Amino acid sequence: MSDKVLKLGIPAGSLQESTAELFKRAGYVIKFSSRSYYPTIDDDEIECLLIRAQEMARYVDQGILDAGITGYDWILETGADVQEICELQFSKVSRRPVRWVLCVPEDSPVQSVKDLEGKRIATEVVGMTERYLEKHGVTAKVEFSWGATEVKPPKLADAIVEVTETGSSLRANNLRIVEELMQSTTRFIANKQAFEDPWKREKLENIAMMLESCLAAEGKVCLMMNVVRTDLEKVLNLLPALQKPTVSSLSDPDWVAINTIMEESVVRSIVPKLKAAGACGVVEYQISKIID
Ligand SMILES: Nc1ncnc2c1ncn2[C@@H]1O[C@H](COP(=O)(O)OP(=O)(O)OP(=O)(O)O)[C@@H](O)[C@H]1O
Ligand SMILES: O=P(O)(O)OC[C@H]1O[C@H](OP(=O)(O)OP(=O)(O)O)[C@H](O)[C@@H]1O
Ligand SMILES: [Mg+2]
Repeated sequence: MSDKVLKLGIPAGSLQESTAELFKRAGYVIKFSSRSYYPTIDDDEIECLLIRAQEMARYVDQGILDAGITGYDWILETGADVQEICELQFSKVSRRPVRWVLCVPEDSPVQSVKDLEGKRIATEVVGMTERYLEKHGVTAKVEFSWGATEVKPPKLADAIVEVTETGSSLRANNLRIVEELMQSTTRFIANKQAFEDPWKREKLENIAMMLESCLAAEGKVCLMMNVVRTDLEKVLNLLPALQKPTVSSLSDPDWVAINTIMEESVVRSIVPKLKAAGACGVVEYQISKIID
């Protein structure tokens, strides 16, 4: 076995499954077994450790892990001094950032943070909440919550600061958003010293490139078509701007092939126009990675 090993933190909890799924598409198979905090990965040079997202940045900062995946929210909240390798735009179920929001019961009279003077606020992010109150000149009691925070108002708290993605937990608990404190996305982070090690840095940058390339390809497809040279300009003008289509010659010198990438959502409106402009043999195919 190689003495070169990268210690990688995989986030337990909300990001666990989506992280493993993204790694799988990037070419790394991570397997979890119940009760074990050491997931396996099909790369002898990587050692995985399952760690709570809240603690990831701290362990990366301390060098117990060389790198890890966690939310920007917890990097800020823990004040950890880590190197961000890249942003990875994925959450538990969607590709949207999560939002940390101040919420009250639907029927609460509270309309803004200013109405919380002297009130009790329950949250997992005490630091972020206290800084927000201070910024708005409000003095309130911020109580740390271990989770299941949505059930606390109105009996155990007047308001909460909680993370939301789809909003279903807030709706299920009859909570109304008053204000948004911040948005957060997932980040790939490294220990600063580990990032200075050439072998680790190259390994980390390669993993980051593969992960990013999978996210970049989402929602996009490749379109291939043939066209007579005289119609080429007309067809190219219909293709989305910012793309640089590949134009290659065919065995028949009067014809060329065009290959281009576009958002899957625009295909249905573009294809009929391409056809009318002379494109034929149009083929759409799925792509799994885009490396710029
Ligand atoms: N739908 C989501 N709900 C909660 N957190 C999410 C979601 N999507 C992404 N995240 C991110 O995941 C991290 C939350 O992970 P955390 O360690 O708090 O675990 P958890 O999923 O809440 O686990 P637990 O079930 O133990 O509370 C945060 O960085 C957060 O921004
Ligand atoms: O807006 P939504 O899509 O509903 O997602 C947000 C919910 O998911 C998380 O709960 P988690 O499962 O971590 O439970 P917890 O409250 O015990 O942390 C988070 O704390 C919210 O409750
Ligand atoms: Mg949670």
